[in-house]
Amino acid sequence: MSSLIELAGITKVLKGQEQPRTILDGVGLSLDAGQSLAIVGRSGSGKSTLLSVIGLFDRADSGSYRLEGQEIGRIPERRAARLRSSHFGFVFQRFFLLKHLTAAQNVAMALVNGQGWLPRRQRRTRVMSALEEVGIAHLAKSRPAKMSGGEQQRVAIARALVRDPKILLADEPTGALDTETGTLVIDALLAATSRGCGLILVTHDRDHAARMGRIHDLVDGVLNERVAAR
Ligand SMILES: Nc1ncnc2c1ncn2[C@@H]1O[C@H](COP(=O)(O)OP(=O)(O)OP(=O)(O)O)[C@@H](O)[C@H]1O
Repeated sequence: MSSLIELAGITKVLKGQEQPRTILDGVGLSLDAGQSLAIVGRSGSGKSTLLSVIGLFDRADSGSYRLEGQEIGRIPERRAARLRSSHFGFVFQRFFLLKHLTAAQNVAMALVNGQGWLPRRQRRTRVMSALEEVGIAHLAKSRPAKMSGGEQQRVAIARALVRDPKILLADEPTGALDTETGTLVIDALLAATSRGCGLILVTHDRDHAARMGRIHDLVDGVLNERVAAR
């Protein structure tokens, strides 16, 4: 059976500068359902760029990108947009919650945008089960201003999970949080892998990286799996 995600020879060159700069230089990566991996590397090494390529926000200049066995590296933007909403959930350092909406309404927005209007009852069930999955169902009616940073990030994770993505891409999701709160956020992300979701975490936090199944280092555009990560 093919991997969920398989990248080979991915190259990305930044142009528009005096000297073109190779950010990703023949990157290879594979991820199966239910697996987790951390991408680490110094600031500016290209981790977010790689995540953007994987999440189809950006395209590689060369190389192969297969999703469930199908080459998608050069698909048109309309198909990429459909795949983004059907296959991927995104979590960022900033939570991007709408402050005038409750937690439940923020999560429901992902269903409205991605799949049209689901019947109200179905929408409610899915929103509540996503909030439960990240341990904050009791905050369904709260607004972001009344929540801690960790709670807001868990709302953002519930918003990513509510469409039942196959892959979660998390870019420094604990960057704005203290260690203890960050741990709860990583717990919530890892919980999704137990029901088959693949997880890619970009992080500067060694402890959080060590909780992933594998760690990959991005150095000078080259991605290497760290041996004996645990
Ligand atoms: N649109 C862009 N235009 C010009 N340079 C860019 C652009 N996007 C990224 N870069 C440069 O590409 C390099 C890689 O950036 P990227 O954000 O992927 O690194 P990163 O490893 O995620 O960094 P950090 O850990 O600080 O978030 C950086 O030097 C950055 O300045």
